[in-house]
Formats: sequence, C-alpha cells, structure tokens
Amino acid sequence: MARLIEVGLGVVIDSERVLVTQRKPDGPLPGLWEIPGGKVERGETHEVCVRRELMEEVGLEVSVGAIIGVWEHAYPHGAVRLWAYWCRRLSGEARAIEVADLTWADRLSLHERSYPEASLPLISEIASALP
Ligand SMILES: Nc1nc2c([nH]c(=O)n2[C@@H]2O[C@H](COP(=O)(O)OP(=O)(O)OP(=O)(O)O)[C@@H](O)[C@H]2O)c(=O)[nH]1
Repeated sequence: MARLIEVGLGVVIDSERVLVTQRKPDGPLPGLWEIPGGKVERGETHEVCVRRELMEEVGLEVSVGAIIGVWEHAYPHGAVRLWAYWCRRLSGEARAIEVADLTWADRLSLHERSYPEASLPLISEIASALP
C-alpha cells in the first residue's frame, strides 16, 4: 500500500472570513480551492509545518491553535492524511506567492468554490463556524 502523506493545514479566520487559496494549473488537483498548507517535512511538528506553509504560500505569520480534525483520503496520485488547525493572523497581508490565487471567503462564497474531495468535511466544519 502506498505511504500516507501527512499534510498540515492552517484555517485562518479574520473578520468572519476564512482564507482559501487556489491550486496552480499544473500538478495534482489543478485549479481547485483549498485550505493553505502542505506536507509535513521530516522532523517537523504540525505547528511548525503550518506556520512555514502559511509564510511560504501567502506570506502570513500565524499562530497555530486548536486542532479542528483529521481526515484521510486516497487519491489516484496518493493517499493523504489532513490535519487541520485553527490559526490566527499575527502579521502580514495575504498575497498569492506560491498559489494561483487567494480570497477571504465568507460562509456563502465558501460554498461557491470547488475543493479537493478530502477537504469537503473540513469545509463544512469551517462553514458551520462562520456566522
Ligand atoms: N494544502 C492543501 N492540500 C490539500 C487539501 N486537500 C487535499 O486533499 N490536499 C492534498 O494534500 C497534499 C499536499 O498538498 P501540497 O501539494 O500543497 O503540499 P506541498 O506544498 O508540501 O507540495 P510540494 O511537494 O509541491 O512542495 C496534496 O496531495 C493535496 O492534493 C487542502 O485543503 N489544502
């Protein structure tokens, strides 16, 4: 069986909106929207992974809080285990550095986008936490 890829995700809420990013047109799951994050590197804690990915992808310094949940999913390109954490923005303005695009989505606009299958339970969880 293929190895499970551990992925850390940071759910940043600011002014009742959540930060979502769009995947690049090349690579797996092109053009889909997602929660910023990425693979946990060897020797890295989830907190360090999430803080690193948020800085690399969108230039935000965040603090990592409580875990939201853990979800596993097998794609044709590999199996992932997503670890999602509530995050708070400490400094910086989000900008699309290593992502195709980004937006701060409210509950309604969150549902207007397409996400990877593995992220759907997380997206529902986030939507229910937004006013
Ligand atoms: N960031 C992120 N990845 C997700 C989500 N949902 C989901 O299935 N994934 C999967 O998690 C895996 C890791 O994501 P990634 O490719 O962004 O990781 P990375 O930045 O470390 O990639 P790299 O190897 O290109 O540097 C991918 O297989 C991706 O499809 C999500 O909501 N956010």
